[in-house]
Amino acid sequence: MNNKIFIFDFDSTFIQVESVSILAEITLADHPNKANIMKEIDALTEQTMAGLYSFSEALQQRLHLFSLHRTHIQKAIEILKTKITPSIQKNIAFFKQYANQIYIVSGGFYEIILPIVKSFGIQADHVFANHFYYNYEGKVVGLDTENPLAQDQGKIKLLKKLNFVPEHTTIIGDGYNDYEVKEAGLAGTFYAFTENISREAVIKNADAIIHNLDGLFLLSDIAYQPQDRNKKVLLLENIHESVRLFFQNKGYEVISEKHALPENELIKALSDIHILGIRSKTKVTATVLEHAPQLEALGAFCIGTNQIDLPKCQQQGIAVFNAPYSNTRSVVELTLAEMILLMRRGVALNRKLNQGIWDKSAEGAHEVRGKTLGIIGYGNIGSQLSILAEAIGMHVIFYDIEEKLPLGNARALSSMDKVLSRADVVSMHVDGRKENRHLIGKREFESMKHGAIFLNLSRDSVIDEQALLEALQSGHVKGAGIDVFPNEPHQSGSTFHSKLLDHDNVFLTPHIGGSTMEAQKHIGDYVSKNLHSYTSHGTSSGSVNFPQIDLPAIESDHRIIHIHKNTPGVLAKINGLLASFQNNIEGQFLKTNEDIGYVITDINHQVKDELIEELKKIPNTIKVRKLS
Ligand SMILES: NC(=O)c1ccc[n+]([C@@H]2O[C@H](COP(=O)([O-])OP(=O)(O)OC[C@H]3O[C@@H](n4cnc5c(N)ncnc54)[C@H](O)[C@@H]3O)[C@@H](O)[C@H]2O)c1
Ligand SMILES: O=C(O)[C@H](O)COP(=O)(O)O
Repeated sequence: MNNKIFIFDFDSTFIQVESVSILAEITLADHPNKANIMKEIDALTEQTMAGLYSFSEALQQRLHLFSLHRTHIQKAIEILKTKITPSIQKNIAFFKQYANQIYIVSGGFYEIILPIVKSFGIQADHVFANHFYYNYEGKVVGLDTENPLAQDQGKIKLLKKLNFVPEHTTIIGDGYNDYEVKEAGLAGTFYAFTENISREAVIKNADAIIHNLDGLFLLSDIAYQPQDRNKKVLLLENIHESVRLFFQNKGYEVISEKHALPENELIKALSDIHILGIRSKTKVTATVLEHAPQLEALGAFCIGTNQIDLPKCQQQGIAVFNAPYSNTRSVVELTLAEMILLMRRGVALNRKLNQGIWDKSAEGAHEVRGKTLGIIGYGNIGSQLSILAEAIGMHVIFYDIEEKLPLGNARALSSMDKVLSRADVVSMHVDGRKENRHLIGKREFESMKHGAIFLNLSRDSVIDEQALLEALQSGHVKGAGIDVFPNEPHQSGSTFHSKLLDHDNVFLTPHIGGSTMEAQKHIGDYVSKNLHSYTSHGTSSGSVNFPQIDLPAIESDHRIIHIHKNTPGVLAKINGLLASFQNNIEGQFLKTNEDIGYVITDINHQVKDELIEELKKIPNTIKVRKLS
């Protein structure tokens, strides 16, 4: 590898898109003919990249189709930084490790490319691309046409000047002009890079097709170990498909199951897992955690985390993430639907009609408008329900154990009993803390108004089901909507038993308050991003049990994560060790909570395994990881 040269194309290879299209998108934002101009630009790009049209002509023609200013270029850079090709983004460490042997050669624009590739360790003198000319107002008035890259066969002309040894030179790109370098004898190998686009004329001439950067690592003799390649993710309970794709794109190995696993199976499955994704049915007990030696992070792809032994996770240095708001709206919509349906005796009438009985009557049916909704637990769901219930004409009263700002015209009452005794509809939205078990029992049902409607969409055993059954049978509670049960099956399709089955005016749903396509996609995006940021950069924001540190992706440094019991003196010991290994600290972040300390240290050297081993020996250390 020492004498090898790797030449990367930029547009549609290093980044996922063509920068000229992004520039055009920005400048033409309000142009009435935007769609047609964009089509013209894309067609010119396509013809050129397939080797069917003159590169220099196409470049000039595309730039004439929109009017460019320096400020547009800045905007484009910001956008393009978010569009780096996934396998390239994931392997930033490769670019840093081999920065001296990597060149970017592009028919694109130097001012755009350099700020993007710089954070990959690629220096200015390894970037070759076109340069704009500006007028005094910062408007682009042309290109340096003397630059070979503005000309036809530009890459060939440039490579001749660079004079690399062809047998040691590999060119990686998506366009015909990349292949031409090999055809001209200036590179020994051409790999067609198809992660973003695949062109027939290009792939048929390639030495090999590489679908992502892993292909390059497999085909070349490179002593580089992709960072996430060995990391394994286990996703349970039918987590949204986008999560599997997200992790696969980032290079993790992903196993997914549609259902939850019982303890013994979970223990077996976790032996080599680094990230576990669950929903409400998987019980992550202390025993399970003791059998998960590799586990770094746990994602609850839902709101509640009471199915997880959080203190034990902390003791083991496992960061837990959830999605605190992503399904809130879905739960609120179902709650509203249930209360309206129950106020109209919807369950009973629906059952009758299904039996062929037409029972059209207003008897016992009411509007929700003007009625009083009592919310117990005015958190994210309770408060959003409050807003929407008022919007349909209800009066809202609520009780929360914490001081909460009443939204709209809602009124906070000083006790749960006061809410229960005044509400026409009682809706439970408390969290799943242990103390809330059987929060609503016989006494509480009896203190409700005669004929009240009762709803529970909050976790687990908040209600005593037997007491609810009796309250329904006596008619004291007129109707109930229940979405959550103390013993829920682990798998869809399982049989289900409850005291509440088969009751007129009880609307039962299988814990689907948050189960909408919208919510599951939002949850998937949110939690997987946080899990990946934690495992790859150490960022702990969004974690429910770790001190929160929000950091950018690792740039030029080598990063070490140290998790320890929160006792004095650990940081001093870490730094003493780093000094004894001749490592200079380039950045250090420490946050603690009551139980643990979380330190992230960027150092100026490749992290040695011996250093990691020594760090692990510091008293009170829970976990140490190196990130680069
Ligand atoms: N059915 C579903 O599919 C579904 C979906 C999402 C969330 N949930 C559940 O809904 C519940 C609420 O979720 P959230 O996002 O609003 O949570 P949250 O943490 O934002 O709100 C919970 C609120 O309840 C309050 N609270 C706790 N115990 C209380 C008590 N005994 N009396 C009064 N107030 C109390 C807390 O102070 C907090 O304000 C959770 O149990 C969650 O797991 C269910
Ligand atoms: O906490 C939650 O978000 C709910 O209990 C929903 O859980 P689920 O993801 O298993 O539907």
